[in-house]
Amino acid sequence: MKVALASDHRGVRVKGQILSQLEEIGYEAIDFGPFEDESVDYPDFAAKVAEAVATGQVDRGILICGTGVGMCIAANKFRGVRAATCHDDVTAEYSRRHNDTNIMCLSADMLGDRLLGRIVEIWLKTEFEGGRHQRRIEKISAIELRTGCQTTGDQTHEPSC
Ligand SMILES: O=C(CO)[C@H](O)[C@H](O)[C@H](O)COP(=O)(O)O
Repeated sequence: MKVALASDHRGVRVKGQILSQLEEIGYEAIDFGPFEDESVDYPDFAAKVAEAVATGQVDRGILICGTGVGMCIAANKFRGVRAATCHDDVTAEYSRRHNDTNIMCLSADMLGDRLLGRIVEIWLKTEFEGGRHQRRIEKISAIELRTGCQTTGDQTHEPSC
């Protein structure tokens, strides 16, 4: 599995920790930055990972900011992205089983390192259940078509829907 990672300034350390975890498991990880903890704007980095997922460059993405909320809002503007902020085992597991999430957003400020590691592992290993959940995913895709959501967009100023 190929996984893209990015953060804002609050998540740089945690991003490094998750990058090592992914490499230990044997996944291919692509780090979209930032590489220093100087203040940046989370939508710029959410867009890089969301676009990589939306266009099929990677299978999944992980985004880290202070709360995991801003990243999630921005990533979900891209067609085909199903991003969720996960704070615990249950949200990580069910976002995969029921929502087939392809991006997980995490809080660097509120979660401890061990919990973060466990959430990442659960989210990567849990399969989508399909069935009735597939029908609901298709309804989300239909909404994206109606609202004009795109898979690509200007990464600095104009997200695509
Ligand atoms: O996007 C967020 C909130 O949903 C993140 O927590 C950001 O990391 C945060 O807003 C950044 O704030 P800062 O005061 O500029 O560090």
